[in-house]
Amino acid sequence: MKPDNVSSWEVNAAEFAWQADDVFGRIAGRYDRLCDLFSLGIHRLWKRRVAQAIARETWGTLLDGATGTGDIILRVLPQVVGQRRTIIASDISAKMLAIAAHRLGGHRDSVDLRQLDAEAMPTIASGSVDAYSMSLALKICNRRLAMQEAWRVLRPGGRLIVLEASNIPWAPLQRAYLLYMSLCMPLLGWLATGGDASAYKYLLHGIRDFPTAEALAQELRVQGFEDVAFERLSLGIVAIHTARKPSL
Ligand SMILES: C[S@@+](CC[C@H](N)C(=O)[O-])C[C@H]1O[C@@H](n2cnc3c(N)ncnc32)[C@H](O)[C@@H]1O
Repeated sequence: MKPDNVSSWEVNAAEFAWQADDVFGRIAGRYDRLCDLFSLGIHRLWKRRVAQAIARETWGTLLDGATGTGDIILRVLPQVVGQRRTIIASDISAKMLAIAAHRLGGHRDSVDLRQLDAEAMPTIASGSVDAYSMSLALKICNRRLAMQEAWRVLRPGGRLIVLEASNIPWAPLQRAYLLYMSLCMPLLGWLATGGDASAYKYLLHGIRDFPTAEALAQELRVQGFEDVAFERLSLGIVAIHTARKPSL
């Protein structure tokens, strides 16, 4: 239920913020398998596309917010072998970060892993980041606060890259997709999380309510970002939004 005193883009946080770490901590060990299950493995292609978008930028410092088990940074690292770059990967969940650290293996020292809430990252200096990526997490953060924080840490001219659930522009297909999600995914999620109802609800939360690709682009423009664009992937099930903080 949406509380009366919050705007639509604060609803997610109002409902779920209190349990964020708990939920992802509980399913951290199964998160990668869940991603494969929920997306039939296609999330790997989406994330490769995010890494390609990052590669198109000229950056010295990259921050991957809500990095989870590190899927984005693991795809970025091969691009920067032997180069002097700073990669910061943050997440609110210590358990997700621990898995990211494990997956990094021999590259562990190449990434600065930090436990941070994407809605307020006091240890990241304002204007210190050239590129900020966030993959499949904006719908479970307070969108307004997370994007404000992305704006703060980005340098003027810095690039925002966001992968998130979106909408299939052809309404009948979108309705069929949502029906599939509401019927099959809770069962799959319940089985995959060992019957942890809050975890699968959390994972599915926001897919239905997240703004359309056009609406999210408009929100970013209203916030002050320029050069806002989006690319729909998998018919529009997800989209990658890119935007630039204006140069001074
Ligand atoms: C669906 S996972 C996405 C992980 C990864 N980016 C990916 O694409 O696979 C969402 C992640 O967001 C993190 N998270 C949730 N709320 C957060 C917040 N307020 N600040 C930072 N991370 C948060 C969770 O701990 C989890 O690791």
